[in-house]
Amino acid sequence: MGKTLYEKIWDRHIVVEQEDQPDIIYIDLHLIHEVTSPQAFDGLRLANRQVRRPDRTLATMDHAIPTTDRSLPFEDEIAAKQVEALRKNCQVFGIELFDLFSTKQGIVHIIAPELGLTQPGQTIVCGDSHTATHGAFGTLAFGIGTSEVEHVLATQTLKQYKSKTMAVNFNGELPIGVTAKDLILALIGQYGHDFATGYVLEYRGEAIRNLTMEERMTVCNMSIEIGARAGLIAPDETTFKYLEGKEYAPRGEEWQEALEDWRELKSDKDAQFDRIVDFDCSVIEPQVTWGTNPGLVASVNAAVPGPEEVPEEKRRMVESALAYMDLAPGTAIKDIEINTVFIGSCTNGRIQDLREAAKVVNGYQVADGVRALVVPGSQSVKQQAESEGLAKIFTDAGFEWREAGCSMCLGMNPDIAKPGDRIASTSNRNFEGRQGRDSKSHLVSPSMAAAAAIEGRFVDVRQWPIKIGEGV
Ligand SMILES: CC(C)[C@H](C(=O)O)[C@@H](O)C(=O)O
Ligand code: SF4
Repeated sequence: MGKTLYEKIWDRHIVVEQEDQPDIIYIDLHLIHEVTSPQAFDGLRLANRQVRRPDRTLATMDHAIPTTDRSLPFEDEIAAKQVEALRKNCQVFGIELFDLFSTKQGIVHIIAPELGLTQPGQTIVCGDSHTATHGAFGTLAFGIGTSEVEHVLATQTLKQYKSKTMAVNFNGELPIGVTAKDLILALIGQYGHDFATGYVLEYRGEAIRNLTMEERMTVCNMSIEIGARAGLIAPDETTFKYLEGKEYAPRGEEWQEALEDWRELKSDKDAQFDRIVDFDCSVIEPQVTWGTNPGLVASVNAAVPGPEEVPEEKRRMVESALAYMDLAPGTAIKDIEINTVFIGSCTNGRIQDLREAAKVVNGYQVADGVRALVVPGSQSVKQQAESEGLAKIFTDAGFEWREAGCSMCLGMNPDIAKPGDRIASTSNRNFEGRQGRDSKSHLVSPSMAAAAAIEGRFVDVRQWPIKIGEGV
């Protein structure tokens, strides 16, 4: 019987296979950041162990750091300690760190792909749930807990049970003006935020093949928001073109060998998935979440549902989401006014995201009373956006333009939303208090967030007075 892509990668990495016990798999790349690593290093020290493969471990700072002037001392003591600990640990254990002033610093899931560190067929782990982002390259990538971080640091392996597999076929073409973010939100909306619990997903179909690498990363990034362990997309010419020439990608003869190998990385025709889901992309409209998990989402042209419109078992969840979000059933999404806009995060903080947002913003002004932030996902995205003139488009319109980091994606650094703020956000989580205590998050695509900044409320970006597809 044929194998799925997941099974192929798994089999290549088995170190020890055992009946009724987790397998031990080899980890090709271990990414670390300041929040989930300090205790793991403490554990190593206590056990008097070294890092097994410092050359396959890479560190950056992203979650707790400010995105404004970094030459100042941090106001937040915990953040200052986390950053100091990471610096010290990397020095002591010989791990490369992209520190605050490095040109390679950025959100962990943005920098590894853009440097060419993320490659097809690898296993990648990080003490961070959005590690699934790297699955866009046909890489088995998933988040691990701090004790597992310690295990990987010490052994470069991980104990894991094999997951079930699910193929998600995105059939048909995405309509013009509808983005990868809308595609994944629509899927979560239809099936619910926990429907893929215990599965590794493989996204397939025409709509996926047509996506750029950056868009594929947006899709895979949100796999965890459906409950999946990981999300994969088989590598193809788009993947290879993206990787060719990247700093850490193979070169010359090694590149040719890698290509030959990577072309094998696809599910066999007769591979068996535990579940198959078919999703029609041609009917998706721009999406806006209205609730407190990413599955509580609607088309921008729809209205917020009432508890009686959803199945019995979801009623309580919808009632409590509406109460927290301070929304009445039947409110048109387009009537929801926002006072904050956040464009960034590992979901939508890449250069293509900023280009798309800038296309909408160009020549307009942020609405009165709206605070709008653009936070590039990495220093390299920041530099590229500045050289293309995107930063100027944003600042001319009244956006704040920041240094790279997780920023307002989560309330763990100074870019925290105020109680009562209502945010159009390009990030991936809208849980209660996620972006700041009592703040209300609406997840959208970068172009939808940009249009909301200008209008002060949600609009269908397809009716925006620019022609989608025109250059900036
Ligand atoms: C802080 C970190 C552990 C966390 C995660 O695991 O995802 C964060 O990145 C998030 O997005 O909530
Ligand atoms: S940008 Fe947000 S989702 Fe991504 S790693 Fe940072 S906090 Fe987590």
